[in-house]
Amino acid sequence: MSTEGGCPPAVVATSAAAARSLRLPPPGFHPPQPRRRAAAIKGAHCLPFRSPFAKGPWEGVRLCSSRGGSSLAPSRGRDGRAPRRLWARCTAAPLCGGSLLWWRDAGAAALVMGGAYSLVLCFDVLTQRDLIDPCNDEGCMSSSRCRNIEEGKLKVDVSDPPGIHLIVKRGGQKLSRKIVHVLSGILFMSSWPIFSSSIEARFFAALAPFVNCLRLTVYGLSLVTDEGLIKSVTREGKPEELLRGPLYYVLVLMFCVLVFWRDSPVGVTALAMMSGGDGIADIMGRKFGAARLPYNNRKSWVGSICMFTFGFFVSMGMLYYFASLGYFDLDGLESAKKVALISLTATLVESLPFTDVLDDNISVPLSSMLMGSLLFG
Ligand SMILES: Nc1ccn([C@@H]2O[C@H](COP(=O)(O)OP(=O)(O)OP(=O)(O)O)[C@@H](O)[C@H]2O)c(=O)n1
Ligand SMILES: C/C(=C\CO)CCC[C@H](C)CCC[C@H](C)CCCC(C)C
Repeated sequence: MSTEGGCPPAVVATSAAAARSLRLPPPGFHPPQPRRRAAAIKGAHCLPFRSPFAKGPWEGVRLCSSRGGSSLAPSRGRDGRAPRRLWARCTAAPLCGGSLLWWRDAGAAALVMGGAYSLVLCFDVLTQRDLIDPCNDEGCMSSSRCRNIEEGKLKVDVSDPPGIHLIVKRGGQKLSRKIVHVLSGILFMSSWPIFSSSIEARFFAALAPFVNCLRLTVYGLSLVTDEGLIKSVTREGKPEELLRGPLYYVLVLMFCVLVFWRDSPVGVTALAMMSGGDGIADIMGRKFGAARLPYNNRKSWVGSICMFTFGFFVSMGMLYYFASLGYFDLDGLESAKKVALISLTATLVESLPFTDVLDDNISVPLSSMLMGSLLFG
């Protein structure tokens, strides 16, 4: 934990003799401090510090000037003054603010990891309770019908979407997978403000994608099995699928959080394109994408239009969210033009027939990051 620039270390008089030699008041002696003096001490030790990484909404309410200093405003008594014990502890111990931040970041990381686990679990339960239907590229069928066919109680007939028997056989759950794809990125970004403004915060935030990365690797290599995870995030119910799209996805989350964090629009737009844009393009394209693109039979006009539109609006929404919390400045129309260009680039890249060579979860964020770095600098 960093304590640079923190409050000066407390000199503790351990005995009356030591106190005398240091010309300090004896232990236990607390001379009354006039308000102006208290304010001067406060000014000397605890000027609000502006770290190059700290752009949070809590800027300027910090007690101590360390990067790892407390970001909590002191709770005030009825007379409007900060309680002396808390204040004394903070000015006396350079580590106290840092450890407060550490606990806050550790709590936030635990909350996000819990959220990630619950999200996947929730979609597993929804699929099992027939609330999300299994789909393939040609359509969807009700989960209960799917299960009856799977259990041999019913047979696939002509009214079922073509090729649905493959889905039934392999337990494909494309819709739940795509909803998890859309929500993970958006909810993950939305959680960033709960982390502190210390420089270590991004590493705590990266814990959730890191843990999920390990989880996907362990289950993808079939070292352990977790049917819920496999059903919620794979296309055909095969464990090795976890090592492709989902693994790339969490690696991109980790990369963006560590490299760009919430201080830069570049990472935010790249994640919005990957989660919002690409995810919704897929859902809508499968449902309404009869008219295919002339140069790629696997992608449709509807899918690409949705990719552009949702990529744009999700990015703008996330940018406004972070700008309104004070992480960066946003100049309305200029930013909208830049985001439109990024969306267009990501949409074009996503529509190219390269999916088999380079997964969309890599090509879309990568092209958005390149374009974003050029435009946002
Ligand atoms: N611009 C787009 C993107 C996707 N789709 C629809 O979404 C499906 C999945 O697209 P894609 O992500 O490229 O396929 P895969 O990578 O094979 O699927 P997944 O993302 O589920 O791994 C396509 O078959 C298509 O029906 C579309 O119509 N238009
Ligand atoms: C199905 C996916 C990609 C395929 O294109 C996405 C897989 C998602 C992961 C298994 C779960 C990722 C969770 C995030 C790291 C954190 C989400 C936090 C939030 C608060 C819910």
